[in-house]
Amino acid sequence: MTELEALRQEIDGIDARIVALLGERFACTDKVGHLKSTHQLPAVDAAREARQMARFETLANEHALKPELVQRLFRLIVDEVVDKHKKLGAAD
Ligand SMILES: O=C(O)C(=O)C[C@]1(C(=O)O)C=C[C@@H](O)C=C1
Repeated sequence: MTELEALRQEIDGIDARIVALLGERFACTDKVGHLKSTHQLPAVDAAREARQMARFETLANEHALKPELVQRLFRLIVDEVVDKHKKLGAAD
């Protein structure tokens, strides 16, 4: 196996783990969506999101990543979560 092939195999393994973790995260946020729907809570919690975004900046810096990249990725994920919460019946 060439070095390139070996690295691509490593990347494929990492990607599979990222997707599995994303599935785990959505399973967890779906439970939050059901709770929000049951208790008529708003889909969005802006204060929680602000704390998360600050934490992503710290985590990104710890892993030598650009904070804006990590925050953009999570913005995409959290926006999808909010859409799902609303479909489950959480308040606007
Ligand atoms: O913690 C919540 O209240 C959630 O609904 C989860 C979550 C997230 O995906 O982390 C999604 C939407 C909220 O605005 C904040 C956070």
